[in-house]
Amino acid sequence: MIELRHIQKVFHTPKGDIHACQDVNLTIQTGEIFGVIGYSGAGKSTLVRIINQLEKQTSGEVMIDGEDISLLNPKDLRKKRTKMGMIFQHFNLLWSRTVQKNIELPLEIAGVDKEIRKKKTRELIELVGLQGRENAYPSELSGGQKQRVGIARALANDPSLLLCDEATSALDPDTTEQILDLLKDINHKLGITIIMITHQMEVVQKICHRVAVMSEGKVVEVGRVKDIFEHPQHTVTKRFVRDISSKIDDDKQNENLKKIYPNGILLRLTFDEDISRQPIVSRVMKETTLDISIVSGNLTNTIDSSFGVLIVNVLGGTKQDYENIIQKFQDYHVIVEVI
Ligand SMILES: Nc1ncnc2c1ncn2[C@@H]1O[C@H](COP(=O)(O)OP(=O)(O)OP(=O)(O)O)[C@@H](O)[C@H]1O
Repeated sequence: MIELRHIQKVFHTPKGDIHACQDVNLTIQTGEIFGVIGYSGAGKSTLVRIINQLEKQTSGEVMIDGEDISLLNPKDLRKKRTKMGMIFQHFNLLWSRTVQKNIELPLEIAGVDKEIRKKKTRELIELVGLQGRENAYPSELSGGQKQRVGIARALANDPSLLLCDEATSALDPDTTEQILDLLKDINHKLGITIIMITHQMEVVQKICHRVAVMSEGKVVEVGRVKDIFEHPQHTVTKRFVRDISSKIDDDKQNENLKKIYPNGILLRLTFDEDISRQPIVSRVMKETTLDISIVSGNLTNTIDSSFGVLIVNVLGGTKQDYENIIQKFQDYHVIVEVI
């Protein structure tokens, strides 16, 4: 069990003090997948670095299984840290080492015997699904594969805790889903406690058991993911929940539209403030022989700007014609998404 008690972290900077963590109290149970969500600058990374003591708190206690690890001497702390794996947004792999050698690195540092290292690396490669890629270099891998190497390397010393700092933020939605499935699997198979630092509510929704919401260095809300989704209390939490709900609505809406308009292509056109008042659609219509029909539209006004989204169905063309239409809209600086 991890207990953070009254954690304060103040960075003294020439521009003044920054209170990155303010009286943070959290209890994370063994075997739990625990999310920490917050917008940029909320203090999430600082908190995770305090958990593994890469950053020392200004005050407060970091209790792991009943022991305040901030009181450990450097040697014992290093030993403790080998039981805390960490994965990062940008993977932090060594580019001159192959997949196998990257995964082996923590074992080499720990002085593990060569044969045992090889055996362990083989098991980890299998666990993360990278069989056949052992001798590839990171530059030859996709983002998802790189993160799999990062995960395998983090698991090399059989940690009881895995810290994930924005582990899926650099990945596309499908790859994110695969990596989250892998983490869920690892949590289930190995019983490892996982802490997910993220600004993506989808991540929390998909794999976390409980979540803490951080804002301006404080934990403003903590609870079971289901409860947080159903009854968000704090303004920041409400924003996160609202953002993801509208995204789910969008996905549902897209599926419905594809059923209603099975022919041609459906485009979501996003206009920003500067172009939303220009007759772009009629200009594009004049430049093409294809049929363009407006399916739905919405112009949203904010306090000092406006932006618009228009969904159109384009019919009667070849793949190349559709690509040309997309290009025409893009030439007018419209953001085009094929639904
Ligand atoms: N080493 C440092 N020196 C000075 N200020 C720092 C340092 N590290 C973090 N901060 C400040 O502490 C606050 C919290 O930063 P932190 O990186 O923990 O937030 P975050 O929620 O992880 O956001 P992000 O996702 O953008 O990194 C920010 O105002 C940041 O500028």
